[in-house]
Amino acid sequence: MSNWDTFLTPYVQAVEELKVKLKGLREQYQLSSKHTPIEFVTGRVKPVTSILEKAQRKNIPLDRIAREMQDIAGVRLVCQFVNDIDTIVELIRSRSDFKVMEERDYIKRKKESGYRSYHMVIEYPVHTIDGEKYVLVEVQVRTMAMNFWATIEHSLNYKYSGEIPDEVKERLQRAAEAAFKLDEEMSKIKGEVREAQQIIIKNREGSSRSTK
Ligand SMILES: Nc1nc2c(ncn2[C@@H]2O[C@H](COP(=O)(O)OP(=O)(O)OP(=O)(O)O)[C@@H](O)[C@H]2O)c(=O)[nH]1
Ligand SMILES: Nc1ncnc2c1ncn2[C@@H]1O[C@H](COP(=O)(O)OP(=O)(O)OP(=O)(O)O)[C@@H](O)[C@H]1O
Repeated sequence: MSNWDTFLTPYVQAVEELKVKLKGLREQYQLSSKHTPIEFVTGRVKPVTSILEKAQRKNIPLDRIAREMQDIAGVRLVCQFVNDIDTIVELIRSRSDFKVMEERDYIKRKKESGYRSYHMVIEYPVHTIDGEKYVLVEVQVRTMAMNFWATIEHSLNYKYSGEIPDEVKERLQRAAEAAFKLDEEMSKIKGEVREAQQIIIKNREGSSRSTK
């Protein structure tokens, strides 16, 4: 096992445990036939190349990355409507199995790129064979529209090694505005959308009963 594997093991465990817990919340909502504020959950441990690149870019000595690089472990919660984000943030704040250390609201104050999401940094206890170990995990909460934009922008950043041409940057900023408007419009008809989803769920339950 390399030193990196050993270092990253608790981060892998934290991401796996959190994914199970957060997906569990989604299932509870679905069973209660309430609107679920969580559409899907993803998680990842930052690739070593990306850790090294970020440590260099932010001037973080490698022996300090555990405290100073907050996104080595990351989970992402994606929802349908902007106000689902508030519900998720409250759910996270109310948990007793980890501690919220920081919150960054890039929805109220979007980033210069056009990026919008709600970020929370939590301290998560992992039980290892050497005892309890606390790791930082970055929790990103965003709508599907915000996620679509961020995914595309992330690919373009990769393609252009962080130097996106001005013309493409401007288009991305306009696309971010369009995504913001889409979220606003969807919020206005969310009552309608939720009713439609309830009808679909009821019909599905009805037809699965009749085929049993
Ligand atoms: N696609 C995209 N993602 C972003 C952008 N800004 C932040 N993020 C995401 O949010 C994470 C952390 O962002 P921040 O809260 O700004 O933290 P940071 O470590 O100070 O900033 P970075 O240097 O962007 O990692 C990043 O690792 C990305 O996953 C952006 O402009 N575009
Ligand atoms: N908190 C998170 N939860 C789930 N996936 C994430 C999270 N943060 C980043 N990712 C995804 O992980 C993959 C690798 O991301 P990576 O950490 O290399 O880039 P990044 O997020 O842009 O980080 P940075 O610019 O801070 O180095 C990307 O697809 C990214 O969208």
